[in-house]
Amino acid sequence: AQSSDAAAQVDNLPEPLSARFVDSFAYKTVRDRLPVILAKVADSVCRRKSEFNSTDMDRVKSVIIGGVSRLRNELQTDKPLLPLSDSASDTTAWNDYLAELTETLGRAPSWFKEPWLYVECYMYRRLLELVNLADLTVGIDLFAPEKRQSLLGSAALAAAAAEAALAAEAEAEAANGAPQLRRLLRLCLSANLADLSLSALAEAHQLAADDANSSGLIILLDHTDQFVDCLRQRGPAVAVVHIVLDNVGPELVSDLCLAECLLRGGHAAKVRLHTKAAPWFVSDATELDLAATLDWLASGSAGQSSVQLAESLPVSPLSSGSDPFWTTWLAFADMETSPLGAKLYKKLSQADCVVLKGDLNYRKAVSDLAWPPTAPLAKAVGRFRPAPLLLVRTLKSNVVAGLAPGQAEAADAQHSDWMVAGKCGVLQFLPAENA
Ligand SMILES: O=P(O)(O)OC[C@@]1(O)O[C@H](CO)[C@@H](O)[C@@H]1O
Ligand SMILES: [Mn+2]
Repeated sequence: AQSSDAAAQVDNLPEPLSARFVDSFAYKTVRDRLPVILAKVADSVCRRKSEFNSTDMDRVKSVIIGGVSRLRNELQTDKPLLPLSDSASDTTAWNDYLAELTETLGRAPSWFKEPWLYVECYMYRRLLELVNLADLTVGIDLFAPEKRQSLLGSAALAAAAAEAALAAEAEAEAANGAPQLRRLLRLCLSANLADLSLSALAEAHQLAADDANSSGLIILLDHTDQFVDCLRQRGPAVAVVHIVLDNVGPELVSDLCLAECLLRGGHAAKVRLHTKAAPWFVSDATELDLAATLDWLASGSAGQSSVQLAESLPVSPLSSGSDPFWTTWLAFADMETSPLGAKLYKKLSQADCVVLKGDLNYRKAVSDLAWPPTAPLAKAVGRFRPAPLLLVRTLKSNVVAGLAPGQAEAADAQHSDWMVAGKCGVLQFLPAENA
């Protein structure tokens, strides 16, 4: 698999974002945010004693808590990245890539010098390594308590979003511009602010229980009409939409409401959801989280509309599974040609539109390179064109493409941290390559 870094050198592309740029958000993340996340993980797992028997608890302490603290130390002192020592199905792929990178660089890869995307993914994979090595008698998601809390805080949003979804009945055929779909897309966008890896910094983002307008989010690009048209052109109730999920809590709740709105509104015949194969970037949704969220909605904790919503959204036809590609370090431009991604690329190619949720998916879609903000999105996504794309993302890293001239400057004048603080968002559509 060719790294984005290597691709950049060959094709004369922009540089990958990296902590080696010391005034960048990548640097701040590697220096400050990632160690905080690791400290919180250790602290949180310490408090979960009641979940484990005494043998498991001993292993939690020695393998997981001890390992997290060593990992944090490695990161903070910029020790070389180490090969993985577990024996999971993806261990060899990660280790082969590390070896390849070491050879290309002619030195040990470093937390502070290599592409941020790779380093950050590697850190989350190292946490999974600890869980694998601990080999507990029960499964453990290191971020479960935070995820649960985030779900429990979603009731107000769930009630409003479920109502909007249920009100979408046959709106695709009406000439009213699909108001519920429009509203739900905005909800899904503003709910992306609630990602737990950002709030680990305690730069609390107040999640609006209502919509993007009331959260004060600046929507830089709103291609809702193009998305609606793309589904409409496919013909009423034939379109298949794939949603590549991001975070649990308000975001997953609103994504489920979006799925229901697409189906009930007649915008799509099928919706398929993609989850992560393992806990990732703190708040990313796994298959277990998806089931737990539907259970919680069905329990009535978020009101009657949510119960109705959960009843009409059974998990099995809805879920497209958790392809292991999503939890690799690879950018989406490498999906089709990598042995790790070719199968997933084929699956996505069957969609009439692929909705990519969140900041990490956006970074991977544009290879996490420092594109000028006016670079055409088609150029930035490169070889990732399985189907028309809709990118739904609040900006939480220094990368964006497809803005009109002057837009970046105007946003910068308004908020100097516009690219990283979740103050701006995009609903960005890219038609099929041959359209
Ligand atoms: O993909 P998500 O959940 O919207 O965001 C993930 C995220 O918190 O992780 C990275 C930094 O750690 C950033 O790209 C982004 O802010
Ligand atoms: Mn996420």
